[in-house]
Amino acid sequence: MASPPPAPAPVFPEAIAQRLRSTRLVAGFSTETPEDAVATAKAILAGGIDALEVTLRTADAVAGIRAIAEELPDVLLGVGTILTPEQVRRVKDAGAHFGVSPGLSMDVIEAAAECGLPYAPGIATPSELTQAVNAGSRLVKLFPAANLGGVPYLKSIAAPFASLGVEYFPFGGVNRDNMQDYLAQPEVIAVGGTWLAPKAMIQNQQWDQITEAVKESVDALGNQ
Ligand SMILES: O=C(O)C(=O)C[C@H](O)[C@H](O)COP(=O)(O)O
Repeated sequence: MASPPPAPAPVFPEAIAQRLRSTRLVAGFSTETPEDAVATAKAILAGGIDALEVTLRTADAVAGIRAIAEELPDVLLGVGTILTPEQVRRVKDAGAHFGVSPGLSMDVIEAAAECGLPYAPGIATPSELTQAVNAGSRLVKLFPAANLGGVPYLKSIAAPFASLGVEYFPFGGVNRDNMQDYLAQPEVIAVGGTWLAPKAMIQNQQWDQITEAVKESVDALGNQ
């Protein structure tokens, strides 16, 4: 019997990696309605960040992703909290440009490769990182970055994998005070988090405050 064809290799296109490298900050948020999703995305854009990570933590998340893709086609639309292969297909169909997960799943990596969604799995340990690189990933989400030990942990885990050219997207506990420490590491492509568009501001529809919070971090980075 013929053996099954090999699974397609994961791809994270250089054009998207390059956009992450130049924006450096990715605003993560969860949203309850498509209207709030679009308003949050607009507020973030107005503050000077054009890369998002919309989590799949809420019931209407996919509708929100679809609404952002339709209304703001130029924004770099990332999706987080991808836990299942089915979610990969749904967010790709909704217009996501890339996906990330809190953890590592070969089924999710394969689904992303099959449907052509640029994808970075989540890793927290050297063993998970080994599995990710052996599945072909060269960009991983380090999660939850701060609780794992922050920059010292990132340096320790990255050292043995340096020759493979692995890049990292730290998320979880990153904030305005520590973002520059992560971004100073050459293997960090960008950082992300919810400090840029805090949940309470979204719930209270404080769009101007979100724009201000984003501006503060963008300015702090510019003044480095
Ligand atoms: O659901 C996922 O896939 C996530 O990992 C979500 C976000 O990346 C973290 O919630 C960000 O963490 P904070 O910036 O500390 O709030």
